[in-house]
Amino acid sequence: MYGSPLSNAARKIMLLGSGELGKEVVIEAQRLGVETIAVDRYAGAPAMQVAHRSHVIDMLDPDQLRRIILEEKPDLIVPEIEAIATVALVELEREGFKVIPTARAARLTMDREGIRRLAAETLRLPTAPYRFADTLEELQSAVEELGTPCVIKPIMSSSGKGQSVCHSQAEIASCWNYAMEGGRAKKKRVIVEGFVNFRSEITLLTVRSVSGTVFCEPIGHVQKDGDYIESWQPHQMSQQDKEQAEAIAKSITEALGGYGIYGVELFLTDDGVLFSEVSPRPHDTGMVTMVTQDLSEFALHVRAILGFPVPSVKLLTPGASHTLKAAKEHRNFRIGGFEEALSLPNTQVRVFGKPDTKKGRRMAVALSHADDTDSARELARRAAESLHITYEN
Ligand SMILES: Nc1ncnc2c1ncn2[C@@H]1O[C@H](COP(=O)(O)OP(=O)(O)OP(=O)(O)O)[C@@H](O)[C@H]1O
Ligand SMILES: NCC(=O)N[C@@H]1O[C@H](COP(=O)([O-])[O-])[C@@H](O)[C@H]1O
Ligand SMILES: [Mg+2]
Repeated sequence: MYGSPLSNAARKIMLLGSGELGKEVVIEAQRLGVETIAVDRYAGAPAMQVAHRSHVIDMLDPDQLRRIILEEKPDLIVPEIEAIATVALVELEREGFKVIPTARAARLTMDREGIRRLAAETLRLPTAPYRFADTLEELQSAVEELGTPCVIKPIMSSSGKGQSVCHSQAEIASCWNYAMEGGRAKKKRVIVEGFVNFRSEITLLTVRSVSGTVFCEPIGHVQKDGDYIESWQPHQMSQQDKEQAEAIAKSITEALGGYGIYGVELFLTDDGVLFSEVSPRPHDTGMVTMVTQDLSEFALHVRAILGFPVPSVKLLTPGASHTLKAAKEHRNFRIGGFEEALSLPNTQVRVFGKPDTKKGRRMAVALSHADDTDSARELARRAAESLHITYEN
């Protein structure tokens, strides 16, 4: 039971991170009459454009984070990105605030070390072999132990930022420098992972709610330079792989606890399913659910975090998503090609409305559905390729 947004009895959620995923969370929350507050490091972020109000702060600064939360007193604090001062969230949770799914889950998934150690060492889930390194020298010995090729990532980054594949000893220093530039926090630590020759990779969206745990159909995806380019649902996999994937997802989401949607990232290999990482929030590859499911991943997240039932999720049709990325940094740009993209059947476009471009920054996504995933992928690809960004002076 709650009142209207902006009234004394309103139910208020505060998003920490206001990108394209948060924008859809805000829209779904507003459909249920919830008051929404969007926070991010820059003004005009996508979710800010649809929320009731917004704040610009350095979310990695615990004092700024605490100040804004005490000022707004939200009923739910909803992390939307990893890079947040999660120490502040742990304290605020102790003081009675509700963090989604839990402050501990936000803290563990904020850096790759926390979640990897929980998955591989505590829960004994299968993962790629890994090492951590704080200096170039430590990285050299880690690469020697794991062998090449291996993947080097800052422990705090997302969407592939600072991530590279190291093919030989000669590349170690440049991988180290790349990771130092791409990491979001001041920490210098990196994770080195053995390169997994996977057949395919999937995201298994897993919803934890008052109704228990529900799995969405697996989402297959293709990544380039550590960032997603296209995704489709359902991804065809053997019954055995599916059962193993669900067992891994159940184990890691149970260990993290709380309510909400989780994006469990898994590699499908000839030797079984490997855990890669997990987002305790909607997943970028899951944007496809906006055209495939009765409830999108955003609608599911909002229902679950509000404490409402999620008895089931239905896949209505096969579908696919394909991203539009910017080629360079620019402030003055236009996106065009809608007429061509939208002339394709069963196709929609979401433009995020980000105020500026950066090289590789995701600006929009094309979504298509069809009778089978191959046809849906083809439609979404053609739609995304019809869209284009022009840069003006
Ligand atoms: N050990 C590995 N072996 C082979 N490929 C890998 C490995 N680790 C990561 N990758 C590839 O890089 C992609 C991105 O890696 P990862 O998910 O760890 O990065 P990320 O920055 O957290 O990305 P996101 O925020 O988009 O989830 C993976 O989806 C996979 O395609
Ligand atoms: N893989 C995580 C992911 O896709 N996160 C999404 O990207 C936004 C940041 O985009 P930006 O870097 O373009 O500002 C985040 O706010 C979130 O919506
Ligand atoms: Mg990932």
